[in-house]
Amino acid sequence: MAQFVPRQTFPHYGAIPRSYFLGHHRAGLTKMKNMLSTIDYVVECRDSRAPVTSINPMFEEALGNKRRLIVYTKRDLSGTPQSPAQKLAEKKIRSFDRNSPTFFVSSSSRADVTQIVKHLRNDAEAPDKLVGCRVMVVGMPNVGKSTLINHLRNYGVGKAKALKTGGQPGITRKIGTPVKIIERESGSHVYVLDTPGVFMPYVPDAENMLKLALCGCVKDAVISPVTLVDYLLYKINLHDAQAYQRWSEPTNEVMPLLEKFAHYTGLLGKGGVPNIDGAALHFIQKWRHGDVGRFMLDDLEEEQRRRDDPLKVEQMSMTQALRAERVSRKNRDE
Ligand SMILES: Nc1nc2c(ncn2[C@@H]2O[C@H](COP(=O)(O)OP(=O)(O)OP(=O)(O)O)[C@@H](O)[C@H]2O)c(=O)[nH]1
Repeated sequence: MAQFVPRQTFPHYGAIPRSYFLGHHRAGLTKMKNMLSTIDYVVECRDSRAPVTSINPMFEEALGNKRRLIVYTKRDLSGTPQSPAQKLAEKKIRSFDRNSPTFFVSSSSRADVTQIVKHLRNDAEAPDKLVGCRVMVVGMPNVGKSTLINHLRNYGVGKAKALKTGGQPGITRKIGTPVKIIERESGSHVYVLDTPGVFMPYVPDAENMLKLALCGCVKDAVISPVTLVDYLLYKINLHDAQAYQRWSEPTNEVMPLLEKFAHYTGLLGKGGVPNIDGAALHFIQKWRHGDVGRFMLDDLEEEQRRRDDPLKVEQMSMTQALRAERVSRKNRDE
């Protein structure tokens, strides 16, 4: 049998929407900026599966130079936990931002979360503040902010879950009330505030939009699930084309894969016709649960090359991004 050759490029970036900047994202960001003077520390969450793409430049601009730490969430889904490859990738990611303490966290790992509690206990000071130290947790939608806060609270002060979490973006719509995660003898306890996930006004690169949608930062209805699985298949094949062998031999064709997957999983409509959209959504869920390979969507070497090229590192400012979003909305409406 001929050897399987995965696609080296993805051909279908054409009509992918590039924005998902909702009213509560804009309002949330404005509120965060206005509250900044009452905040001592910022925890910025990013997704380990898209460690570069899930950086929201809006936070850089909005939150200025507040003392900050970076948490890469969903570590369990970005590679084989504790494998040499994952350790190497994490080292590389750390090297991208040497100014902020950086943590990689799987919510199910007590050791991962406890490291952050320890760090905050020592680092998050609030000298002379009667209200204690206030830490604001920010990040893209669905990146795992509320889950992290629940675990910080559980491991920090032994209390049960305080915040609602869920598999779709937008569960948290407003800045929450402070949740105590660390008690200090001085009385200056550490409190964290949950914030609504904020997407960026405009994503210049369509591939990045696909990555963010796969990670769940965008509601599943925004981009066709078949396009998402097609892109995911392209990525899976580059990583390990055996990852879906339960349902199909290696393939670059999304439709036959989804048809087989629909038959195996019983996602059939009238007359036994495969429910392709349903199968696509289910396939994406399987990947989000780590059942079709665990790997990063971002290419860290490519990011290193980009960072080494001063012409490419320029980021869109908030104003430029908002303008691009308006133009793209106008073009869509016409
Ligand atoms: N596998 C895995 N899943 C996680 C992890 N952290 C969070 N999740 C899941 O990710 C989903 C989103 O988590 P949330 O904590 O609700 O995310 P959020 O950032 O608060 O979302 P918004 O309300 O949109 O701001 C949930 O289904 C969590 O169970 C993790 O470390 N590993």
